[in-house]
Amino acid sequence: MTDTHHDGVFVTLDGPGGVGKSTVTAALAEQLTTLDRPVLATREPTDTTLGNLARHGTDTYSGLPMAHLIAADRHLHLATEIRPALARGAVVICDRYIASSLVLQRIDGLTIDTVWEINRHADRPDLSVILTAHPEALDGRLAARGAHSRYERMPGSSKAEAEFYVDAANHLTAAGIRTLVLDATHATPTELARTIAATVTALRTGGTP
Ligand SMILES: Nc1ncnc2c1ncn2[C@@H]1O[C@H](COP(=O)(O)OP(=O)(O)OP(=O)(O)O)[C@@H](O)[C@H]1O
Ligand SMILES: Cc1cn([C@H]2C[C@H](O)[C@@H](COP(=O)(O)O)O2)c(=O)[nH]c1=O
Repeated sequence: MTDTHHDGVFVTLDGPGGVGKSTVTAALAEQLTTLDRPVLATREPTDTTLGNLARHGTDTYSGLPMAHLIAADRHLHLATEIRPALARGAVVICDRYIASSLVLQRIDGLTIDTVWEINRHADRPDLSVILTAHPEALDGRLAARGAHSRYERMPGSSKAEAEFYVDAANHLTAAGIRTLVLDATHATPTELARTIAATVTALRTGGTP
């Protein structure tokens, strides 16, 4: 992945389907409004024609075509939203980023190395947060809310995703990306957001998170 220099903080949130990424993203954005800088909460796939093709196309696309579709949307996202916001000094919170690709495209049969290579020109986040939870808790949340995609409808998806996220977190750490793994089985979204906000604040002030 590509190193960038900017005045903002680029935070990404990933984790298995239904773990609470969108809920925690919203809670984190709310908590960070006390900072003296803009906050952009955004998500992948993006809400664009290209992003919607990926988001709503999981029954049509898989494997390499899906991996490249997601990466194309990621580059569009970086160019049009993320980099301009970081250049303005914003905290950018992105609901799903590279870790989701390392897990979901791997479920489609690609290797971590192939997915990493496809994303080599994407920007490195300053902090990659991986939310995790017991598979039974994930199944319960998905059943209550409803599945969003082919990945979430797959039998055993919660356990498979949770296991692959362990590998993804290790891969990101080995690549030198600051990675924070948080257990969302019992913690509330507000508590999780508070932990992430403290890490973001420490990053900004140059402290040790
Ligand atoms: N920490 C939590 N504890 C209990 N329930 C939660 C928690 N976080 C989120 N939920 C609930 O779990 C469900 C899934 O949450 P959410 O949609 O935020 O997950 P997600 O990870 O963004 O899902 P997806 O991967 O499908 O995009 C929602 O009904 C939400 O209210
Ligand atoms: C970022 C990213 C996304 N996807 C796919 C997986 C899902 O079908 C959608 C995301 O929808 P959700 O409501 O957030 O679950 O996009 C993917 O396959 N790989 C990725 O890297």
